[in-house]
Amino acid sequence: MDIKSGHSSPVMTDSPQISNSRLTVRQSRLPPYSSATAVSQNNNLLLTVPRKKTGIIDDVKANAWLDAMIASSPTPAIVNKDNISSSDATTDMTYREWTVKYPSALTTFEKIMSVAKGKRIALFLDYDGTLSPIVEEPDAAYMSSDMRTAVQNVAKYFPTAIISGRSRDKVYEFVGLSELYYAGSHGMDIMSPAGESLNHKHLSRTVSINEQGKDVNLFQTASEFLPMIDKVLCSLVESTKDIKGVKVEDNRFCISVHYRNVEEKNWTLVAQCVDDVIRTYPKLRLTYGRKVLEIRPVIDWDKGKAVTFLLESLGLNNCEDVLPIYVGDDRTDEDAFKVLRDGPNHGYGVLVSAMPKVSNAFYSLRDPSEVMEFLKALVTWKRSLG
Ligand SMILES: O=P(O)(O)OC[C@H]1O[C@H](O[C@H]2O[C@H](CO)[C@@H](O)[C@H](O)[C@H]2O)[C@H](O)[C@@H](O)[C@@H]1O
Repeated sequence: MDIKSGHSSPVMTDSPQISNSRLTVRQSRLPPYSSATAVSQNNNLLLTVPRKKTGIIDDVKANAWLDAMIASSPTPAIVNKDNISSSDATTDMTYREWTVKYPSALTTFEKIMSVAKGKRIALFLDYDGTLSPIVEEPDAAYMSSDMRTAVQNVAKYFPTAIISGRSRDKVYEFVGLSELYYAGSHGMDIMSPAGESLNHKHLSRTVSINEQGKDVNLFQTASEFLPMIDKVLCSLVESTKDIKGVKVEDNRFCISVHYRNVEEKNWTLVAQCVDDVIRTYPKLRLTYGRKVLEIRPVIDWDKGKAVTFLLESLGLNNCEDVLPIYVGDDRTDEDAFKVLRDGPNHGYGVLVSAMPKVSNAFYSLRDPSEVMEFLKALVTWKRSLG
């Protein structure tokens, strides 16, 4: 995250966008990578990214870089509403002021439902920080069984997709509901539920077998990058192996380099290692989220594109009687919020955040427990319609 005017500013903007290893800090609003730099080269998806000759540390002023890394995950005292500290009153007031612009999807539920009346809701859910709380160890980001039940119930009434930066397999393992649509690797790896065929006029599908031995459709927009990603993964594991606390996560078409458990004094070292590895890969770019650097193919594809793709494939795009709702907490979810705010498929982005942030979302929820309340409220509302 990038703090707009220093650490004291209560309202945060999105993280600086890092394009490949030649990093540029952009202070403008998100999301910079789906901009006019897109060119049609490969599958109409390849992006060109402006190049500079130097690396991360050269391009990004050390302070801005560290500020951004620090701000990418706020301290528990700020985010945990149960952990009251001396600045809580101010924090709380700031949060309440912020919700004037991004009202709670719970307190305004009736209003949202008055728009939804007579429409078909399509639901898109991010995973980390939305369905599961943010935890120190990425492999332990389990969702509660209550949350699983809430997702399962909501999916009985509305087409529901999980859209995650994780690998599709990993997020499926966490969620474990075969009736959902899954989009892993920031939407680059989409799977239909068993027995439901997805069709898209531009993207070809492959048929695969899921864990229950049933046919599922896959749409993978970045398959050609797999050998490269595998190579980079090995190099990153090797180059960061001596930095205590680093975790390199294989997200199939993307790679996450976590620095949550790295001493802050070593964060620039992590950045330098990543830069050193990917500087020779012009077809990869770097973004970052909550104490994580994310390496991904330079293609014009993101969570927003995945939402559009799913709506199109489900025959729900450009329909007056469809209301897409996307719930997410991180900067990569902003692409989806923007699509629903500005695109032809008008809908609502709901930002999950316990602190004020600049967002393309319409509504807010404080944390995963409020997300669960929201999902339950959707079910109750739908059942009340008879
Ligand atoms: O799109 P998402 O489903 O939100 O995935 C984004 C990243 O989430 C995970 O990392 C984040 O959550 C971890 C567990 O709570 C936390 O330890 C980490 O610091 C966060 O960045 C996941 O591990 C990443 O690969 C995803 O890219």
